[in-house]
Amino acid sequence: MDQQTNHEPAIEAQNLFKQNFQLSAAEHLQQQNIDTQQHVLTGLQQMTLPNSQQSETSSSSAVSMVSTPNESPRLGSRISASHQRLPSLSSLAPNLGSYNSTSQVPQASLTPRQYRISDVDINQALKRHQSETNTLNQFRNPWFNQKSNPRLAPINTHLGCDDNYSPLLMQTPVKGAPQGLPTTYESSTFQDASQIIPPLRINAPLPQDTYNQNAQFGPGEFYRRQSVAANYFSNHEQVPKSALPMYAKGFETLGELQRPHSPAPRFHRIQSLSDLRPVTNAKPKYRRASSSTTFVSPLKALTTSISVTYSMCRPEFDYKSSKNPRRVLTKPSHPKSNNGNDNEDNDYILYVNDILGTEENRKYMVLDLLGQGTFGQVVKCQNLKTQEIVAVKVVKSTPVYLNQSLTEASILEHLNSKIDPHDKHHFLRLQDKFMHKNHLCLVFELLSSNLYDLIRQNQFNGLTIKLIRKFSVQLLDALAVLKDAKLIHCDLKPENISLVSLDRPDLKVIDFGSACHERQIFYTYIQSRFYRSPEVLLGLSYSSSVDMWSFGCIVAELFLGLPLFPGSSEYNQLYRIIQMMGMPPTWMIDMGKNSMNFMNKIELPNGKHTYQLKSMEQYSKENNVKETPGKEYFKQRYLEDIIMNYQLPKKNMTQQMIDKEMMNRKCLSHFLHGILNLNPLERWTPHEAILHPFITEQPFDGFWNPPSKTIGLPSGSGSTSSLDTVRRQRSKSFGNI
Ligand SMILES: Nc1ncnc2c1ncn2[C@@H]1O[C@H](COP(=O)(O)OP(=O)(O)OP(=O)(O)O)[C@@H](O)[C@H]1O
Repeated sequence: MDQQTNHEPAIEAQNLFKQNFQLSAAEHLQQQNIDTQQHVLTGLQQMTLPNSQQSETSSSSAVSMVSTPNESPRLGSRISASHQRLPSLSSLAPNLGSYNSTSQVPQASLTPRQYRISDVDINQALKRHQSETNTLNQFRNPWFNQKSNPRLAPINTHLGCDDNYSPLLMQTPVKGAPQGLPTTYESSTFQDASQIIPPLRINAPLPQDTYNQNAQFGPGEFYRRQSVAANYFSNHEQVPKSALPMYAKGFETLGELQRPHSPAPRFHRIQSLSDLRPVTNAKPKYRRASSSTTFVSPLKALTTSISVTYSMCRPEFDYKSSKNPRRVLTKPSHPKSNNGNDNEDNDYILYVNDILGTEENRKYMVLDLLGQGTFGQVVKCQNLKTQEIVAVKVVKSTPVYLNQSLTEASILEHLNSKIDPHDKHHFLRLQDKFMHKNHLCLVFELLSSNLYDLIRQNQFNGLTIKLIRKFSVQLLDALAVLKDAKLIHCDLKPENISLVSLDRPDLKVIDFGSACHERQIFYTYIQSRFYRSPEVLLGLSYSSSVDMWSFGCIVAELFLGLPLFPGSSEYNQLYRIIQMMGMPPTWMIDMGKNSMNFMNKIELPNGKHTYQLKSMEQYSKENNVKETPGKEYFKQRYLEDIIMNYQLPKKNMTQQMIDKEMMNRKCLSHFLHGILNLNPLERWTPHEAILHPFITEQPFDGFWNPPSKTIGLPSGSGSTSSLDTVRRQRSKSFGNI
């Protein structure tokens, strides 16, 4: 017998399980002493297995889907049957935590029914098996589809995008697109692509390579199984008796477990009024009371109520969450300073369930880490008095970060109370601030994913133009309010723009840690590199127009899924900008403090002068660095060409749809050229940009100028529609490098 010779507990467990379901009815009736508890355990184990292991039991999956109205459709009859003998569960208690290895049982004498496999046996065997076959790492949730995913579905369905195609999943992956490209401040190491496990796309083929090729059900089967389960789950209370599954003659009286092969449920004609009445069990069958005498389902008894179940089985079992090991959230977690509270980076070492704050109304229990930045860590917390869930930024303990974060707090307080008291202009709300063990803690409203997370979830494919428009309107509104208040954010990037929740496309601007007033500019080195404006790179004084530059880069990134100017150094950043957008005006280079680091001055015969970007070799030699051109992510050189040639959002688009898409792209390109103007004095302001046809959705014929500006270009250039020509002229000198 296979099972007798096979010493692998996992396989043996599966065979045992399979065999028991394949026994004849008569045999089943004789086998009353089958330990059904093993089936519960095996069933639960199977549910957590990758498909490769599940396929072994697929023949019995029909059984599992047929359940009595009061049972979970997923666990189905295996669980129901087990509870006919629930008293035997108490015998499980002494075994909990013990390990009965196969070596402890004389192998020769084993038969599938004599061999008792403890839960630990199975777990360990599975772990071993998984690590051997290395399938666990590749495992992707087969139940995932975009519509049912609570994190993504709302964006798809409610973010107000075209119903025909999902905004998040609109593009097929860019060939050779980098996975996990960093967009953070001065980060030079790219993320490990293998760490990104993108969500499955609804219409994408299932990754067959991660599933057992011998499985008896194909990809469609997953969805069929899922929808059956889902429908059943929502309707099961009202299923008329006659609609319950029919069994082959002779098997009607058998228990659920003992039915050899349960056929799929069939529909039945309503024969009497009683068929229409809801069927409810006053005292549900197969359920057991918890210690509080309420009924719990078997599923709950073995999952959320597992500690109650254990204590019922074994009264001396006493679970206390305080005995749980504390999960550390901060890395590195080795204490270095501040009486052992801080690590080497001056970050407070945070643990789950830590309490931040000491005052009665200001106690926050740490739940999870939301993000980590230059200034400190942002953690999800619960206010112990109000139970409200909030985000708390725990700032590093050094005075530099403390002072800068106090500025962040005062700017946010000003914005929240004076500028935007009714919370209409998309700024993060600051609720409270306090000190905890030398760390400033800023309590914010809790937001959801940031835009970088969103792009990453979309496998670095662009979002739809409709969604980009919705985001742009809100950002321009926030930037217009900031400009009127003479405030500069100074660090606008996808990471610093967060969705309020995943069910609607509402945004908030966060992280005012670098923000300043236009009249109090302290720093010349601002903005994250990819989003850094030409005036800051060249070392000119700046104004709120630097935020508009970052905004332009963000909009382009939302469309392309990749940063427009992913510079690997300051030089490379300028190189990329000039290569795509042309040379900055001479006056900017004349005035920039850093200009001569990057440019060569060329005297012209007419007494005037011009500039040329230094070659990589010259710059490397002069600065003792090794500059490289960096990876090119787009085939085309110019922005307009990149946008117009970017992959279409969806396959099989009609010519009419393609024409519309191309018109929208022309409009987007025109919009971006006005915002990504190298000259900050000509760059469109938020008030101007918000009137552009890309935002207003008015018909766009290729020509548009902001009403407040006669023209957003050097005199004589005509209209903004000729931006491309001007840009090409400007970049002539760049071509020589
Ligand atoms: N209110 C919030 N709700 C949810 N998540 C948040 C909130 N505030 C911040 N985060 C998350 O924490 C991350 C870091 O926050 P923040 O940018 O404020 O920190 P920082 O130290 O100033 O970072 P940076 O390095 O960009 O300056 C954000 O990218 C965001 O994902």
